[in-house]
Amino acid sequence: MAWNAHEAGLHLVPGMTVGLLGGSFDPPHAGHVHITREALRRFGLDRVVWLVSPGNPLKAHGPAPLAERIAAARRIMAHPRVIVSDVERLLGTRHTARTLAQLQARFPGVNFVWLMGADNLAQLHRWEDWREIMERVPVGVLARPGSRMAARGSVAADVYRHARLPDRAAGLLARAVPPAWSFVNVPLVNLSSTELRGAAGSKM
Ligand SMILES: Nc1ncnc2c1ncn2[C@@H]1O[C@H](COP(=O)(O)OP(=O)(O)OP(=O)(O)O)[C@@H](O)[C@H]1O
Ligand SMILES: O=C(O)c1ccc[n+]([C@@H]2O[C@H](COP(=O)([O-])O)[C@@H](O)[C@H]2O)c1
Repeated sequence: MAWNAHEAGLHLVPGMTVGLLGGSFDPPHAGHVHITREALRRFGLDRVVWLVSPGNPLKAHGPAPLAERIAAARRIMAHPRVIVSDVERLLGTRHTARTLAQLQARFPGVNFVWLMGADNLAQLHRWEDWREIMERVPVGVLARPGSRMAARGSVAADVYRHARLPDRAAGLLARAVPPAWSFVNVPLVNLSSTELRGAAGSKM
């Protein structure tokens, strides 16, 4: 499908290190902002792109309309090195492996890193072509309250234990040859979209 990188807000040039934080952002919250700032610093990234998903393929209930989530994301995450993008809508992709394949083909020479909270590492082996994701790009995992043990004991952590960089080498992740991943122990922020949706619902 033809698509326009400019329309997607993706002003990326070869040599850049670019973190991709995929999410439903339903709604976006301070936890997302926090891990984005930590990822920029700890993984030495030039940019982070928030990939606001048209809909998580594993979640039964569709999220709020994409335009609403994008607008809310732009309000909460105003930072010169962060791009909020609906590129998955333009690409027609929901599966991360497919999104990565298309972005890598469109932006040769850009060093992409997939970013996620520890809860997502625990689930990663359920994603479509999850090993392809690990083989395509380095993966940066950020601590999340209550998910440390599940992430440590996950299938992905076990299968790729040989590819884990120590915490102190996290700054090298973006230029590492995949498979490579790093778990960083950032300060914890106990917020989730589920909780915020519940709080909003109970006020009505
Ligand atoms: N408080 C947090 N600490 C660390 N990582 C987080 C936090 N909140 C979200 N993330 C990570 O951000 C990414 C996008 O998260 P998502 O949009 O699903 O928000 P969420 O709060 O996990 O939503 P939900 O409660 O609906 O599952 C995921 O990789 C998730 O692990
Ligand atoms: O590719 C998959 O099979 C897959 C399965 C579950 C989640 N994901 C991606 O993981 C990211 C986090 O999703 P979420 O809903 O937990 O915010 C988002 O980019 C999803 O598209 C991807």
